[in-house]
Amino acid sequence: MSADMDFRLEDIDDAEIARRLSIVEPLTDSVRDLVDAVIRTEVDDAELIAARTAIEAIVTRLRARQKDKGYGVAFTRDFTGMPWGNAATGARNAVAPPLRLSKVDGVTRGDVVLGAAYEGPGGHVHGGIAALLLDQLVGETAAADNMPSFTGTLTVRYLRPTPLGPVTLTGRVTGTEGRKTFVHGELSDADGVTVEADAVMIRPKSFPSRDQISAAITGHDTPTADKPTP
Ligand SMILES: CCCCCCCCCCCCCCCC(=O)SCCNC(=O)CCNC(=O)[C@H](O)C(C)(C)COP(=O)(O)OP(=O)(O)OC[C@H]1O[C@@H](n2cnc3c(N)ncnc32)[C@H](O)[C@@H]1OP(=O)(O)O
Repeated sequence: MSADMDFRLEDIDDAEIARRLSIVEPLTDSVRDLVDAVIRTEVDDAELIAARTAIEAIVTRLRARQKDKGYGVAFTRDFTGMPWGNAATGARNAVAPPLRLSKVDGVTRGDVVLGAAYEGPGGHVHGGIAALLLDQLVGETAAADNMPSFTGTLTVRYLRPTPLGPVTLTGRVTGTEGRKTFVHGELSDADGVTVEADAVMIRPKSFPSRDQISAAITGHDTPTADKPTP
């Protein structure tokens, strides 16, 4: 990796994380609802123009204070990550469906409903969205001890069109070789697998260690992705 990773400390506890999520998740849900409503509404032009004016006023209010770039990944002192801008899972990102994954007995699994915002072929899931969700799946499947691997190669096979609606993702590690982890992932509807993926996930040789990230976010060092991992 050549670019610096955007790590920062949020010196808060689990109760404060829960409090913040209780504010931002409903906001993000409302924005998702807005996106869906804009796609599917059949109101007349005057209503569409009035809606735009109202939305622009909200955007102006939110832009009163903004971060310079993306949300980045914040950590607590005990290394709880808050990747709230993540495109697939982010609690603050209305683009994210959002996908919520958990690992049980070596299998990563998540259920998500893909609505009108994720359409490609009429009534069906966009291939890029399937790849996005599978990329996140293989990333979380390969991640160990909260330290990520990066996707080196993601090979996606579209077996049949995925209808919009509920889908399930499952992933498992199929092997490891040095810094490489091989992962197989599947996206399924009620009738079975629609898209499958195989990934080569790589723990970069230059990624900072967990100790280096901890030191960086607590102000004892400068975070950089260019430091060799011990
Ligand atoms: C701290 C924060 C915690 C956060 C919370 C944790 C929760 C965790 C959830 C995260 C979930 C994220 C899920 C999204 C996952 C993405 O989307 S990641 C973003 C997309 N991917 C990228 O941007 C990667 C860009 N590429 C790179 O950074 C670098 O090229 C790579 C892939 C890290 C490799 O760099 P490198 O370490 O310098 O690799 P290098 O030493 O040349 O090669 C090592 C080995 O890998 C092989 N290799 C190299 N490149 C490739 C490749 N592209 N394909 C296949 N094999 C390759 C080499 O042949 C070599 O193999 P061996 O000779 O050892 O057999």
